[in-house]
Amino acid sequence: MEAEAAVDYLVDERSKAQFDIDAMKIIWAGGKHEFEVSDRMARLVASDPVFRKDNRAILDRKELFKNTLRKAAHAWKRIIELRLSEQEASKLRFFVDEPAYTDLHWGMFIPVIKGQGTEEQRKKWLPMAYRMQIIGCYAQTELGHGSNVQGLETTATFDPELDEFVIHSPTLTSSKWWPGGLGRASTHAVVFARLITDGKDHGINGFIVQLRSLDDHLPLPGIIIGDIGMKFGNGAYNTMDNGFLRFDHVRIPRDQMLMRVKQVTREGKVVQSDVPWQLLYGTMVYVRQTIVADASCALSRAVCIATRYSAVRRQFGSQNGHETQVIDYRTQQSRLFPLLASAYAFRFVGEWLKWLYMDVTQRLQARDFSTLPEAHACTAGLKSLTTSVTADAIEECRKLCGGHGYLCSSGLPELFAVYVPACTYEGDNIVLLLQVARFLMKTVSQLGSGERPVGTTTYLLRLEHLLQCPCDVQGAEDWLKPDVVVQLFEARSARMTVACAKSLSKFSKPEDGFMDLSADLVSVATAHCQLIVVSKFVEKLQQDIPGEGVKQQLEALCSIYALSLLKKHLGDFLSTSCITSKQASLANDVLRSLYSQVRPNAIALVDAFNYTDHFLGSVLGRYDGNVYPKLYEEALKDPLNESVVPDGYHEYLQPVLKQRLRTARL
Ligand SMILES: CCCCCCCC(=O)SCCNC(=O)CCNC(=O)[C@H](O)C(C)(C)COP(=O)(O)OP(=O)(O)OC[C@H]1O[C@@H](n2cnc3c(N)ncnc32)[C@H](O)[C@@H]1OP(=O)(O)O
Ligand SMILES: Cc1cc2nc3c(=O)[nH]c(=O)nc-3n(C[C@H](O)[C@H](O)[C@H](O)COP(=O)(O)OP(=O)(O)OC[C@H]3O[C@@H](n4cnc5c(N)ncnc54)[C@H](O)[C@@H]3O)c2cc1C
Repeated sequence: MEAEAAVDYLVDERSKAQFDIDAMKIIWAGGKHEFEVSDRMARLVASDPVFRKDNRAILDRKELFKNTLRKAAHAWKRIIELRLSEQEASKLRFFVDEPAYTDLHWGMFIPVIKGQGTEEQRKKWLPMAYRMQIIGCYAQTELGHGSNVQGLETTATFDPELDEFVIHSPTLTSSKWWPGGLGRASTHAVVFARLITDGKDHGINGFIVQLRSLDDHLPLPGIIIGDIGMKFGNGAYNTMDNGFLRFDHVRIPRDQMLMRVKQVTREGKVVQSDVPWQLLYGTMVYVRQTIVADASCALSRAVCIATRYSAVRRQFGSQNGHETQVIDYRTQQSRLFPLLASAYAFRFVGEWLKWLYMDVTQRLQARDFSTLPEAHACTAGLKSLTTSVTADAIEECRKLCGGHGYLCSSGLPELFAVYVPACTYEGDNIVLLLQVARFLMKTVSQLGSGERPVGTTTYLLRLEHLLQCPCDVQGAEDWLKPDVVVQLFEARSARMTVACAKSLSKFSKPEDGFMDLSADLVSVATAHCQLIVVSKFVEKLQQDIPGEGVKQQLEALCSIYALSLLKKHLGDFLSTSCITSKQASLANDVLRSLYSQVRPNAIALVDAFNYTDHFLGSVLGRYDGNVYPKLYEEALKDPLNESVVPDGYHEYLQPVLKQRLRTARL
């Protein structure tokens, strides 16, 4: 984005670009306005010393957390002073780039009240939350149950005499465990608990519970609360106060039960409203959609670092009197460019998913609940697919950077440590893929019954055709035809779905079949989700794409995305007879030529992400490519280098060395 040093070691690379990079930046950002906001907020954060983040790995937990509180408070101050819009504020927090209690406050606490509260409850709680007069978190997971939400044990028992609920943790395993922001910062939580009235269990519901005093932040009576301890990696996610929470008969007024889905009357009668009960899971649909958008950010960040460094780094061989840039090795390209293509693919599928979420929200408001199951399947499946790929990709980028990738100053270890829990939180990725498989099995079983598949499953209407259609590839160039590729992914997914449905039908109890075939069901769900990503990329390219050469670059990336998936999952495509081995070999030839096409554009394609050096936080990914002197500078900043002779020398090194001397003399 901006050159910090006078020399730009990547200037030659940039001059090779065959497309309009400014136009690509706008495509990546999702529009001119989005680009302008994002660019302005990134610069604002980068230029503010309070948002410094290069010392996170060496701070102890208490300092780290206090520093996070300081940054969050400073961010809030800037938001107020500059009168930032919601969009600007959220971008500012994004570029601060530090997991904090505010993520849960804005990302889950507010959305759950919006989605599951009544109009009255929204009017009462949201203004306080928007002004941050209260700080909230989302307390669902317990020590004993996370995935199995229906298995939660915390109870909310209605007391008709006092018109209150009594929130209680009856067992050790019912302790809330994991909620972000709970450990130290939150004053309130939406707590998911079993609704009990008149001795009867009515299942799970959300309740707004105050946890700490608004005067001195002390826990309220009956609340036992704290942080669950250090997590993976130094710095990293340890800026977040994931917490534990137990209730000892804590009383809340009846109107603090979120009552959009179920209501409890003054007499203690439970009334189910006419919205589907699954809306209780609605906040998770919302958050999963945002996680897909975040995946493209984390992936593009890692890819940006690995691509720039691969152009700077030279090993072996000779290129105009220099050693070869490692980016010119085919092996490096075949590992890196599919990840670059995935970053763009996830960006576009994320955009589409945001649209789908908005569409389902509008329909729900109009009391049309028909697309909710599809929205659940798409958000669950794409959350799973994109986070798993991104987590693996960050580690691959570390390896692509060789030894230096393992240094904290590469930015990759911390990015990995912060990112990997995305495969678990907001739904374990395997559990979520099983939800997609369940949806697909249901869709196929209903095909003859007049229920028409909708949205992303519409292709199943052409089942007869897809089960026997040959792949239309005669020559290598056919692999560049989007309709050929999309039909191939549809055929693979349809054939795997039908095969699994047939195997399931052999079980007398469907639950037994689901247990026994669960690994196959996960593969089916993955195939379906990959089809969605490929087809949304293709659809994006059918839109008007302004800017010289931009469309051609995106077409090349789209083909790389699809064909590298084909290569990776060749077993699926061959075993379902979707392609022949000759066609597979042609696809491989095409991939090689696509890598050559992308090579001169690689640096410009990562520049289009428009990341500041502050946001990247990586010596290897610096915009100017001035890697080696900066690696030294970073090394010299390490506390171990503060003195020439290390602390501990006199106590522990010298005696050992002297003893060795005596032994040698003996
Ligand atoms: C700000 C960003 C930071 C993020 C920090 C992370 C925060 C968190 O982690 S918060 C905690 C997140 N927790 C989870 O995601 C838990 C994952 N588990 C679940 O979602 C569920 O319990 C689940 C789906 C696995 C099982 O649900 P359960 O009701 O037991 O069973 P199941 O029978 O499969 O589902 C019942 C019905 O609900 C539907 N359903 C399930 N989930 C949803 C949903 N989210 N939306 C709509 N429908 C849904 C199913 O499709 C099924 O429908 P049908 O009966 O018509 O087929
Ligand atoms: C960093 C982080 C932040 C979090 N923040 C929050 C928060 O703010 N609020 C909150 O409420 N929660 C939060 N969580 C909790 C998180 O949502 C849960 O950890 C997550 O939903 C997974 O549930 P679990 O831990 O019970 O995993 P488990 O379900 O115990 O998973 C363990 C293993 O069992 C497998 N498994 C489980 N069920 C099945 C099945 N049916 N079929 C096949 N395999 C299965 C899984 O694939 C996994 O391999 C957070 C977690 C983390 C790591």
